[in-house]
Amino acid sequence: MINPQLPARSDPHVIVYNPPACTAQVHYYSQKKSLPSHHPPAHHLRLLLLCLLRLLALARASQSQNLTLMAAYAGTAGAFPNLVARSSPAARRLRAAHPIRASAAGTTGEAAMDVVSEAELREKGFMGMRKTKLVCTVGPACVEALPALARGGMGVARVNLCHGGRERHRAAMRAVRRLNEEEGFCVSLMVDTEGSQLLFADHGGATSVKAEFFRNNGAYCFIYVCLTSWSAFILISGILVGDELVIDGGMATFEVTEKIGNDLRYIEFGIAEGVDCIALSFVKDDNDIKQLKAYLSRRSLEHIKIFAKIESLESLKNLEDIIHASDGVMVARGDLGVQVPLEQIPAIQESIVTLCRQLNKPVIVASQLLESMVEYPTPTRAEVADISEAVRQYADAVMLSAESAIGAYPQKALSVLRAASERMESWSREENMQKLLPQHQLAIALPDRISEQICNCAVEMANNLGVDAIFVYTKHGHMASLLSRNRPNPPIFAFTDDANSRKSMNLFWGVIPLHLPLSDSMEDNFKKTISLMKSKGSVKPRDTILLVSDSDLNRPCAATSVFQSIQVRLVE
Ligand SMILES: Nc1ncnc2c1ncn2[C@@H]1O[C@H](COP(=O)(O)OP(=O)(O)O)[C@@H](O)[C@H]1O
Ligand SMILES: C=C(OP(=O)(O)O)C(=O)O
Repeated sequence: MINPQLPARSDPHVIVYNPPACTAQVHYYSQKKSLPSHHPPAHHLRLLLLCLLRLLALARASQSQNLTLMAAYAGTAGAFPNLVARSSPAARRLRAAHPIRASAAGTTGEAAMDVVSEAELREKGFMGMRKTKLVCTVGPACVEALPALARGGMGVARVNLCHGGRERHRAAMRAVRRLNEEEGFCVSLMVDTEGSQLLFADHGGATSVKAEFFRNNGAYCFIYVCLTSWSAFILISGILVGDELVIDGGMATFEVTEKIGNDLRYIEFGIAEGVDCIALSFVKDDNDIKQLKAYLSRRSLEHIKIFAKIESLESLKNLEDIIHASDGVMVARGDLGVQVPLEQIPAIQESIVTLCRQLNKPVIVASQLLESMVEYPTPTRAEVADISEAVRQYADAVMLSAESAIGAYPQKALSVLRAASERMESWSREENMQKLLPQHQLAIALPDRISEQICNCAVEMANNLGVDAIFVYTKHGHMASLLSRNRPNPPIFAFTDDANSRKSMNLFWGVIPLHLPLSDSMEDNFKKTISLMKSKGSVKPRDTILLVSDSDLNRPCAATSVFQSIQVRLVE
C-alpha cells in the first residue's frame, strides 16, 4: 500500500496559476511555493485579484442559499468554435493541406495496419517504432487539428466531459471516428467522467475557475470549483450530505443538502457515442469499478474498458484492489497533487506504474507533462525530464491535458511528447538490451500460467535472438498484453479479428494492433500477414519474426485446454 505522509496544513498560502485560455486555479498549501517562472508577478497578482473577486461574488451569491448537489451539466458556449464539418470547404482545405493516405482499414478482409504505424515502419524500420502511447485531451484548441494530431501519433483521444458542451463533445468524437473510418487511423476514444458535482450559483462570468478548499469538519478534503458562463460547480470526492464547507477561512459557509450522482449520464453519453474506454474519476475502491463493469456487462458492453483515475488518498489506500478490478489506470497527478504533498508524487507515480505493469494493466501518466506549452512554443527542460522519467519507468502511455485541449501549440506539444519519449525509449533499449524485467507470477490456473510463461519466454527469446518483430495472433488481446508486460526490444504486431480488441490494445506499450480475419491455422495467418506486409514494403527477405499464437484461436476465452506456441521464422 502506498502511504503518503501528509503535512499539517495550517497557515495556507495561496498560489494562482493561470493557463491562458481561461482557467485559474487556487491552491492552498501549507508551505510557500514559488510561482512558475514564466508567469510574471504582476500577471499573478492580477489573477489572484480576479480569482478572489470571483470567490467573493460566489460567496455573496451563495449566502442566502444552501448548497444542493445536482445532476446538472452546462456546456460552455463558444467551445470548439471552429469545428469543421466533414464536407465543408474548410475541411477540404484542411485535407488538401495535410494529405493522408487512405487505407482499407478493416474493410476488405485483408490485414490492416493504421497509417501512422505504417509510415513509421517504412521510415524507421522495426526498431525505430514508437513504444509509449500518446493520449491527447481534445478541446477547442485542437478540434481543427485532429487529423494532424492523429498523424502526429495520438493513439487515444480523450474527451473530458467536465469541460465544454455536449454538442461539441459529440462533434469531436464523431470527427475522430470519421478519421479512423475514412483515413485509416486507429485512434481510440476515451471519455473522462467528472465525479459528483455541486451546483450552487449562477455567475455569468466568461471564464472557468478551479479552486480547492478545506472541509470544515476536520477531515482533509478538497473541492473543485468551476465557474462557467452559466453556472458554478463544486466537484469533490467523498462529500457527504450535512457536511459544512468553508471557503477561504470563513469567507462563506455552505451546507450540503443533497447529493445526486452525475457520472452515469456521462457514461450513457459515452456509450451512445461508441467510446472505447471510460476514465472514472475519484475512484475510491474496487467497488466503484466493479459496479460500473456490472452495469456495462448487463448491457453487453464489456468491450468498453474502464480506467481508474488514481487521484485521491483513498484510491492510494486501495490501489492494488483497484488495479485488479480495472482494465487500466491513470495516474492523475493534477488532483493527486492536491491531496498528497507534491514531493511525494514522483515516488507514488513510479510505484503505480510498476504495480500496473506487474499486474498487467496499462497505465497512463497524466497532467502537466508539458504545462508551459499551453502558452509557450518550447517546453521547459524539467518538463522534458518529466516525460523521459515516465517513459523510463515504462508507463504504457503519457497524456496531454490543457496542452492539447486549450493550449496555443497542441501539435507542437504532441511532437515534443513524441520526440522526448522516442529518445528515452531508444536510450533505455540500448542500456537494457539483454535485461529482462522482473515479473511476478500473475496467473493461478494452469492454462493462464501457460500463457504467461509462453509470453515471458517469447520475450526472452526475442531479445536474445535480436528478432526484428514479434507477431501475435490474439482474439481478445490477452496474449499481446502479456508480451507487452515484458517490455520487449522489438515491436509487437498484434493481429486480431475483433475491432474492439484492436482498439483496446491501443494503450498497450509497444503493441501495434492490426485487423486480420483470423483462421485456426497459424500457417495461414502467418502467410497472410507476411504477404500483406511485403506488399506494403513493411517486411523484407531475411527479416526474423517471432510468432506467438494460440493454435486454436476460436476457443472461448476461459477454455481449460490451450495449445500455444512460439516459432521463429525467417521471411523468404
Ligand atoms: N472540451 C473542453 N472544452 C473547453 N475546455 C476544455 C475542454 N477540455 C479541457 N478543457 C480545458 O483544459 C484544461 C485541462 O483539461 P483536463 O486536464 O482534462 O481538466 P482539469 O483541468 O479539470 O484537470 C481544463 O481545465 C479546461 O480548462
Ligand atoms: C487527469 C486528471 O484529472 P482531470 O483532468 O479530470 O482533473 C488529473 O487530475 O490529473
